Amino acid sequence: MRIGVIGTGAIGGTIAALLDRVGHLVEVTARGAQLEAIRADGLRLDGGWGTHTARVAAAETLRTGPELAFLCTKAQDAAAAIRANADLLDGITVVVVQNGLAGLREAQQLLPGSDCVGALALYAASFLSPGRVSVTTTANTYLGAGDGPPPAAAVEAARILDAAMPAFAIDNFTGAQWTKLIVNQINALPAITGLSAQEVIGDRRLRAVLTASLQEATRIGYARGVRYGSIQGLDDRLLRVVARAPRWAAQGVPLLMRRRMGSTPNPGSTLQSIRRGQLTEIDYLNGAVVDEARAAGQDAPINAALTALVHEVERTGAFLTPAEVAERMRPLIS
Ligand SMILES: NC(=O)C1=CN([C@@H]2O[C@H](COP(=O)(O)OP(=O)(O)OC[C@H]3O[C@@H](n4cnc5c(N)ncnc54)[C@H](OP(=O)(O)O)[C@@H]3O)[C@@H](O)[C@H]2O)C=CC1
Ligand SMILES: CC(C)(CO)C(=O)C(=O)O
Repeated sequence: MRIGVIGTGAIGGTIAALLDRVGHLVEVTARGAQLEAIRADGLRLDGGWGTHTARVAAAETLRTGPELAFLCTKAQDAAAAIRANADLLDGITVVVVQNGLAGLREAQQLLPGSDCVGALALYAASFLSPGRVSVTTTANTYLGAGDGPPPAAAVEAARILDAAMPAFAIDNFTGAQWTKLIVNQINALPAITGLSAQEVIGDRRLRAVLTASLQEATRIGYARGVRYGSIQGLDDRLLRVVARAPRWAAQGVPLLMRRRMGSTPNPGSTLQSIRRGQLTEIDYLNGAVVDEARAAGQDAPINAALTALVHEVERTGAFLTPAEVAERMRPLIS
């Protein structure tokens, strides 16, 4: 099958390489040094799903009409990437692989003639250097749309992807997006401190901040009437308990997340942007919680403070120590 992958970073690179490995005709979009490296040496994948070098066609935009496409940019770049490829995306299934709440909705608005479905990647991948991507944790991908059963396009896209990596179509995709937003509470603190997700969770002070922000985000979801989807060992019933639990009990969630991540250091996708000197996706992660809180007539001060700290590091390039983070967050963490 002819498959296009737009945005060949950590996630797009993993998807493109694995779809190539199972025999699809994969075409990717990339830019600058990444484009040069893929053209010269192929797309090189290693880590949890093995090693593979994919010799794929690469250009700044798609050149041939794919039958299926994956959009794998960060949230803030998605609209520009869709517009640049809109002609060739019209009429086909476009799988939007993105964290946050906005990606699928935005793609549906920009591509009214396409079947847009969402995908939640629960595995973790790192962009190592131009042309090189590594899978640090293996896990499922979940596809769907809306709060009912998955549309036929999601079922078919999951079937195709599942031959390359574990993928499933799910009910209540909107609820699962919210559960993933709770999991992505882990992204901010690595971006603020430069530490891996595992190191953040291992630090008692940072784990307290993470637990408090995660509980705040969970409560905002309930204030918005969310029915959380069941992924990563988290579901609506458990999160209802977590939202109101004392912090010492709720910290079981970050500890569970660390166990699932395994021991290969995971910087998270937000710290990876910082390390490359790029703007982060934080307005679509903790920032989305702040927006949802506002829509519910509430505040989310912990998520707002973490969003501001990530923007501070984007501006200054200087990471904070765990002690500095604890001090800055102390007024909000009772
Ligand atoms: N990495 C991970 O472990 C996980 C990531 N995710 C989510 O997956 C999504 C992708 O993340 P990730 O792969 O880490 O991000 P990366 O930053 O590694 O990759 C994004 C890619 O998109 C490219 N891009 C940016 N703007 C455009 C554009 N206008 N047109 C075409 N390509 C563009 C970037 O190129 P350039 O560098 O040239 O700007 C980059 O190669 C995010 O929503 C993230 O939250 C979800 C689960 C795990
Ligand atoms: C869950 C996590 C942290 C896995 O890497 C992720 O989704 C991300 O990096 O954006």
